[in-house]
Parts: sequence; C-alpha cells; structure tokens
Amino acid sequence: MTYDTQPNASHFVDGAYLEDAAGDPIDVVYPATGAVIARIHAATPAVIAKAVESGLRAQAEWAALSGRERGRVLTRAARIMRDRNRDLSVLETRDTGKPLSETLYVDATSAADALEYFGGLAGSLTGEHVQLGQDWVYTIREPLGLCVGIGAWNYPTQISCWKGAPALACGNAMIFKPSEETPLCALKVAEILVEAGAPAGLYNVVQGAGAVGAALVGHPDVAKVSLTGSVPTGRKVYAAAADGMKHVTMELGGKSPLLIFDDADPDDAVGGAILGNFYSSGQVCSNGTRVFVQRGIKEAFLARLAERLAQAKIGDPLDESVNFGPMVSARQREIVLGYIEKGKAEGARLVCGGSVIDGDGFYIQPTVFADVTDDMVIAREEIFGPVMAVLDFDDEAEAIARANNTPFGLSAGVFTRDLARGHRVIGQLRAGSCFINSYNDAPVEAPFGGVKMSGVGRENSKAAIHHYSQLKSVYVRMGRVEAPF
Ligand SMILES: NC(=O)c1ccc[n+]([C@@H]2O[C@H](COP(=O)([O-])OP(=O)(O)OC[C@H]3O[C@@H](n4cnc5c(N)ncnc54)[C@H](O)[C@@H]3O)[C@@H](O)[C@H]2O)c1
Ligand SMILES: C[N+](C)(C)CCCC=O
Repeated sequence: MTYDTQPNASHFVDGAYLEDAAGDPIDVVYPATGAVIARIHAATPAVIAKAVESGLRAQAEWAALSGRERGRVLTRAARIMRDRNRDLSVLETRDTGKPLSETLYVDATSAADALEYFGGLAGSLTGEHVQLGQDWVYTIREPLGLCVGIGAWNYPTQISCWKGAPALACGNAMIFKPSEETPLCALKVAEILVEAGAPAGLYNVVQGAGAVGAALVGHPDVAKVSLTGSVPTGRKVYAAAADGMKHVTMELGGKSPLLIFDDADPDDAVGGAILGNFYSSGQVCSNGTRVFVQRGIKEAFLARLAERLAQAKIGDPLDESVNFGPMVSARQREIVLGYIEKGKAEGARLVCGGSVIDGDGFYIQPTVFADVTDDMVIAREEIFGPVMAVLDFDDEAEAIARANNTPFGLSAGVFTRDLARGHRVIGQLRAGSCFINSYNDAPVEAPFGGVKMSGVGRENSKAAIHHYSQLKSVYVRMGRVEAPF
C-alpha cells in the first residue's frame, strides 16, 4: 500500500479531514517530473477559526492528563510511524523530490525519534521545591496553551514532529501549517496522532502560504509560534509574535563554515563536505556551504571531491539506487541558477557542475566553485541548493575570524586529526549546532538551532521543553502574615 498523493481533503482539523473549496487553490508538483500530483486549498478564516476553537478545547483536555498518559500517546504514534516508514517515505519523496534512499532513513524516522523521545520525557516534567526557612516555594511546569508551528519545504515530516512532539509532551495543542510547497506529509502525522489516541483537535494541520501563516501568528488565542524558514520570514513572524508578546522559536537559514585543516583525514573531509553540501540536493539549513580548505591540501581536496561527485547517481528519486534528486520547485531551481551565474561572473573557478540537467524535473548538477573569496555573493548569501564554495586559508586564527564574519550562526564544522585543535576551534566559532570530524548529524538528543540571524531557541533535546512550557512559582507562608499597618 502506498499513500495516494491526493489527500481526502486539504486540512486535518478536530480529528478529521476538512475541506473549504473557497480557499485559494494550491497545486502540489512532483519535482522529479513537474507533474501536478494533488490540488488542495488554502485555509479560509472559517477553517482557521475551527482549528483554533478545537485546539483550545483539546488542549484543556490534554493538559489535564498526567505526563505519562500523554507520553503513551506519543510513543504509540512513534511506533505507528515506524511501521509505516516506507509509505511515509514514498510520500515525502513525492512531496519534496528528495531521493527515497534518503527519506527511508531520515524523515519519518527522525519524526518518530522525536515522538518517542518527548513521549519518554513527558512523565518526568516536574517543578522544584525551594525551602526558605519555614516557608517554601514550589514551581509548576505548565504548558503555554495553543502553539502554532510553521514549516519549510525541505523536511516536512521531520519539521512537523520536531515542533509537535515537544509541544504535545508539555501539554500544549498545536496548529501546524506546512509549507505550501510540500503540504502532504503533515496530514499523515495528524492522522497518526489521532489513531494513537490524541484527542480530536490537539494537532490540527491547516494549509496555505504566508497569509495563512500570518493569520495564525496574529491570532489572539495563540500563545507560541515556532517557525522553520528563511531569515526574511523569521523577521516578519518574530515581529508579529512580539506584538502579542508570544513565545517564539525561530529556526532560520545559514551560511555555515566548514574548516578543513591539512592534517584532516582526506576521505572523511571530502565525505563531510559532500554531506554538508549535497544531501537533499543542498536544501538543508545547516549545510556547511563555505568550505575553508587549508591552502596546502586544496588541489588534492578538489580532485578527490570531483572524483566522488562524478559517482553521484542522479535520477528518479523513487529508484532506491539514486542518491541525488531535483530541487523542490522550478522557482528554487531558478534562484540557485542565478547564484551559479553570479559565481561565474564574480570570477570564482567552476570545478564541476554548474548546469541544469535536461528533462521535465527541476534538476541541477552538484556544483563546486573554488578560489572563492569572502566578498563574493556566493560566499555571503544562503543559496539553498547544491552549490559548494571552496575558500583557501593559511592559519587557524585567520580561518576562525573569516568563518565568523557572517550575520548567520546556524552550524559550523571542523575536520582535523588534532582533537585539541578541533575543540579549540569549535569553541571560538559562533554557531549553535557544531561538528568535529563529522557534519549534519541531528539526533533528537542534541539541541538544534542557531545564533545571530539564524534563530532563537532550540529544537530537540531537553532544551526544547523549556521552549514549550513556562514556570509558575507558588510562595507558601507557614506562619502569620505581618503587615506594616
Ligand atoms: N534552522 C532550521 O532548522 C531550518 C530548517 C529548514 C529550513 N530552514 C530555512 O528555511 C528556508 C527555506 O524554506 P522556505 O523557502 O520554505 O522558507 P520561507 O521563509 O519562504 O517559508 C517558511 C514558512 O513560512 C511561511 N510564511 C511565509 N511568510 C509568512 C508570514 N508572513 N507569516 C507567517 N508565515 C509565513 C511559509 O508559508 C512557509 O510555511 C531556508 O532559509 C532554510 O535555511 C531552516
Ligand atoms: C537532519 N538534517 C539533515 C541535518 C536536517 C536538519 C534540518 C534542516 O534543514
């Protein structure tokens, strides 16, 4: 059985599919062929009102359960997701164009990891007791209320659960709005949560583009907004949330540095650079797209890299032997091609790739530029496609200073056999999610998120609990009350 790409209806609200054909139509396109595989509608004000009303109702019921009872529902949902991993992965591939050889191992899998991990934590969320002589204070960790999650198009299943799982574990409800580019997968997550025992309305999915997202963010009954998206969208959403004094998590873009020293294992360094630039056709927020290579090993590094890239199998993402797929949309391909042209015009050396691949899908060759300088546009702006910029450096202090010279701060990596240097360098790089002799690992146990313009707050790990709950403190006086008059 594989899932039909045309969902029963556009939205999943109050425990069931919901349609309102008055909403703007959205065509869902399979990036490998350009074919329309589904048509849905953006949420109307009536759909949003029903999502909010049912979310508030479900949240009150859900928060009254013990953490252990909530956790049981989440871990059951995780099991269902693992049982249906192949079907969910095929749907993710159709939604995003990412190869099945990736989606089978990363998307529903990491979503299930989040449900399992936060399901496990739910029963252990407690406050504390502070003795103050005879008097005492206790704290209660309370949910925030109705949360809104807004997703990007690169990891639709993962994002829906990286936000939903901690929110629900803490006793909140969530309305999730997927990206309009990839609206299909979150509907399955909502279905599975209901099947696992979540009350109707606890996790609603409504569709639409920025206007629907903005309506949710501005809704007075919403207590928190978690966005995964670009920095320009983050600015708008953060400002709108601030107007209502709402909690936020901002998982935004990056232009992360990867520093490769001349003592690094050459194959591991090339492997890390490939994972950090070409996985998901480069559509990964944390990618290490500024690859600083110590001058002495640069040409050897480039030669090995070109050899390995020639082995990429580009093609039908549903063929499990394929490991490099198309861009998510024709629009994203145009954006990336524009950057490739800028790189050429600015005088960077094109080592490989640089062109579209003929056909109906939105494919671009894996592309590497060398001799890139810090001032070039391809070294400064997030491209969000398969384009690696290789920059030379001479010494450690110089590399650190140049790596930090960016408004972004999502990730950073270093490859060296000298572990003391690895820790010393990472300690000075201003980024939230860092790697030594590795790149782009994101286990649910590790906090994930950025500094500077790359974001606010953290997803995953115990840290996420703090972003989906608040503390009430209660002072208890054991003696008489002495008032001045
Ligand atoms: N840090 C992370 O964890 C992470 C993960 C994945 C992607 N990203 C970033 O996401 C970007 C690519 O994704 P994208 O193109 O979908 O991003 P985007 O900013 O265009 O859109 C993100 C989401 O925000 C919604 N949106 C747009 N305007 C809005 C508004 N005014 N109010 C509320 N919602 C609004 C969109 O409909 C979409 O669902 C890249 O910059 C990438 O780095 C970050
Ligand atoms: C698991 N990955 C591949 C690091 C993706 C994290 C989410 C960013 O786009």
